[in-house]
Parts: sequence; structure tokens; C-alpha cells
Amino acid sequence: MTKLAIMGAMEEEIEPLLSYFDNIKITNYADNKYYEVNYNGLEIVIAYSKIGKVFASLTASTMIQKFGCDTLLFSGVAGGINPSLKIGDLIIADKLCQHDLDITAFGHPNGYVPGGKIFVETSNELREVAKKVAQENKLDVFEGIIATGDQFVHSKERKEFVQEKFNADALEMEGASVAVICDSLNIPFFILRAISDVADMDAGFDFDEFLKSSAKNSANFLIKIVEQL
Ligand SMILES: Nc1ncnc2c(CN3C[C@H](CSc4cnccn4)[C@@H](O)C3)c[nH]c12
Repeated sequence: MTKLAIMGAMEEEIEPLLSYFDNIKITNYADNKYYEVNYNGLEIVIAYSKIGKVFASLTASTMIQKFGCDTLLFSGVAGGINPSLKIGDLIIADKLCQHDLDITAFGHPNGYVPGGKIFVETSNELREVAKKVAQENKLDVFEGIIATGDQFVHSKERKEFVQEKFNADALEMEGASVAVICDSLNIPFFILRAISDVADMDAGFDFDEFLKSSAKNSANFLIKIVEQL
């Protein structure tokens, strides 16, 4: 019996998902709230981690190790890097990396530490479900590399660094940490984002304007995927 974790980072990323459910049981744990629902014969645990890699790691680990989830889906927004990604567009991650992980002083590549790997791949099976759902719903979904770092990127320089070092198509602040947790605990996972800005000098303004609508784009697509699980 699948027990599904649905995660976001911000309340605005999860609120559109919670509105699909009733009979929600709330558990307070480790300075956070975990929402449990039953939907379509699935047990689902929903939470937003709060912003950044550390909070996202805590929430992903809690959903798996305390709540017993065996599959994890992430829904949220991201900054676009690939010029073909416009605000509102959907991207699913093939693999993720940490653009701010840096021990290059010791000759290691950006994003690498001993015992780790630069890129963590998402579940191919879950990506295939998502692409089938996208096709059935005539939705355009971009597949690419997502880079994660503990900073809101709002400069051409940092955006170009992330693109050059990792060939990343989008960036955010939680996905790669969720990826490391799920990969280490052998839990299939899927990272879905909708573009809220393009990580340039206007990113802050665009983010404020498009967070809600882009978060809804991502949530609406995620629910369609959940219905196929
Ligand atoms: N350009 C970008 N760089 C890095 N990350 C992103 C994202 C994805 N999310 C949104 C949010 C921004 S910080 C935040 C936002 N609002 C209030 C407080 N913190 C953080 O959870 C990462 C969208 N655009 C990004």
C-alpha cells in the first residue's frame, strides 16, 4: 500500500493542494505541521518544510522515517534559467544538484563532496507517469536539470554561474536536499516546479507577482499525477 508524501517549501506551494482534501488530520512535530489525508485509496502526508535545504531535509526525512511514506512528490515554484522556460511553465527534474556546495579549494568539482555525488536522479517511473498525464491533458512539461542552493538567486552573474557549472535549466532552494534524503533512504521521488521568475535582477518582483499562480499550476498538475498512482 503506497503511502505518499507530498511536499513543498512554502505555505503558498501547499495551500492549493490542501484545498483538494477534507478530513485532514494535523500532527505537530519538530516545529512543523504534517497534514494526513486519505484520497483515492491512498494514504497521503502533506507538509511544507519552510525555505531552504536544511528545513527541506528535515521534512523529507520526517515524512519517510516517522510517517512511513514510501514515495515522495515535491510541488513548488522555481527560477528559470533555460531561456525556453517562461513564467508559469512546468519543469520536472531529471536530476538535481547543489550549486552552493563548494570545496573546490581541495580540487573537487562544484557540487561535490566525498561520499556524495554531484547529481541525484529522480524516479524514472514517476517521470513517465507525469509525462503520460501531461500528454493526456495537453500540457507542455519541460524535463531538465534543477540546481538547488540556500539563496534566492536574483542576479545575472549567479544565474550564469549555475548554468555554466551544472548546465541547469532551473534553480530553487530545496529540491536537491530532498533528492539526497530520498536517494539515501531508497525512496522514489519526483520534483515538479512551475517557473515564478527567471532568477535575474527582476526576480524578486516577478516572484511576488507570480508565486501564487505558478504554485497553483504546479499543484494542479501534481494532483492529476496523484490520481494516476
Ligand atoms: N530566483 C529564485 N532563486 C531561488 N529559489 C527560487 C524559487 C523557489 N523557492 C521559492 C522560495 C524563495 S525565497 C523567499 C521567497 N519569498 C519570501 C521569502 N523567501 C524558496 O522556497 C525557493 C523561485 N525562484 C527562485
